[in-house]
Amino acid sequence: MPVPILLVTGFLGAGKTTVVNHLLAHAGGRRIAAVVNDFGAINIDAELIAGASDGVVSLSNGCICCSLEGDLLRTLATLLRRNPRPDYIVIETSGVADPADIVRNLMDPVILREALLETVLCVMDAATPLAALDDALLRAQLRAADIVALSKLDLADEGTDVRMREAIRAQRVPAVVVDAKHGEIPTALLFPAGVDRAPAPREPGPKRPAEERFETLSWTSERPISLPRLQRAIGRLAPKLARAKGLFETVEQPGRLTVFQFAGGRATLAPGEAPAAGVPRNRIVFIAELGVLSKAELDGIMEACVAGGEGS
Ligand SMILES: Nc1nc2c(ncn2[C@@H]2O[C@H](COP(=O)(O)OP(=O)(O)OP(=O)(O)O)[C@@H](O)[C@H]2O)c(=O)[nH]1
Repeated sequence: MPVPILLVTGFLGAGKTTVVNHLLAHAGGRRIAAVVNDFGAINIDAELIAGASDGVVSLSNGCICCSLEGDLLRTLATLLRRNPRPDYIVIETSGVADPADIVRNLMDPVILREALLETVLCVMDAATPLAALDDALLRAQLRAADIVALSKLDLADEGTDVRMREAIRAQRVPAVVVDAKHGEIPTALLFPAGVDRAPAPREPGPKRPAEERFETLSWTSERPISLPRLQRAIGRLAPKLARAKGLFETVEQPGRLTVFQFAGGRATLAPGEAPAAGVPRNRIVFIAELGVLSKAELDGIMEACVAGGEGS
């Protein structure tokens, strides 16, 4: 029997990793292998997958849909050679990926014999401005989906759910739309095939030029960050950012990492693990539309956040 693949797509910061984490936490004894892909040199997502171990394989340095076709296929082949073989494979794409390109990659004859795309899930921030649904990338992600999961409904105004469902329907998206507060989607919905049924192969769709709209800037440092200064820095950077995430140590809480997230215009901090050896203590990835934020400007603003930095 081919191993069913779940492809998780959705715009930058929509809540894809949160869905994958929920799925892995509720695996119920199934062996689920996760392949996560970040758009950037530092693969933060692999670290944000709770209890990431040998079950999570990360692809960094680009977006699966364009530059890493070979890498994705090699990674899948390695996963499929594992003994015991995974029961399911989840591929989390980067937020700038067009899923049609990945669907086409998965039609590789060698992979097809052993693994088949079962479900394409598009995670969508419920508070996404309705006008953004006209964006070509977002539309491609929605159109490829079998299931659209509305995230962050807990943060949305009353009526958002209904408005968003109507807007998605107006785009003639054939998918089922479900709520996914904090990544909660029933596993049975994502992997509906019984053991006696192989998922059907699907149409790969037309080839599109790779998206070249966003760029990733990384910032690393060894000195702890001051929280009030970080707040000021994020205030200055926010208008230019599509997404940011990272791990760092603060002056206020030495010896522990803090997980930083900036998505949908909202910044959050959460406690993380102890710092790992061999990697910089502070690692933040910033994603912006091409040409909007320079590395020099970013470095200037971020260096002012570390103890002993400018403005201390
Ligand atoms: N309140 C709330 N926050 C959520 C929900 N889903 C995700 N988030 C938060 O949104 C932020 C981004 O979530 P991720 O799961 O990392 O998003 P992502 O789509 O994987 O991000 P990229 O891979 O960078 O594109 C994090 O701070 C999450 O905790 C939700 O349902 N409710």
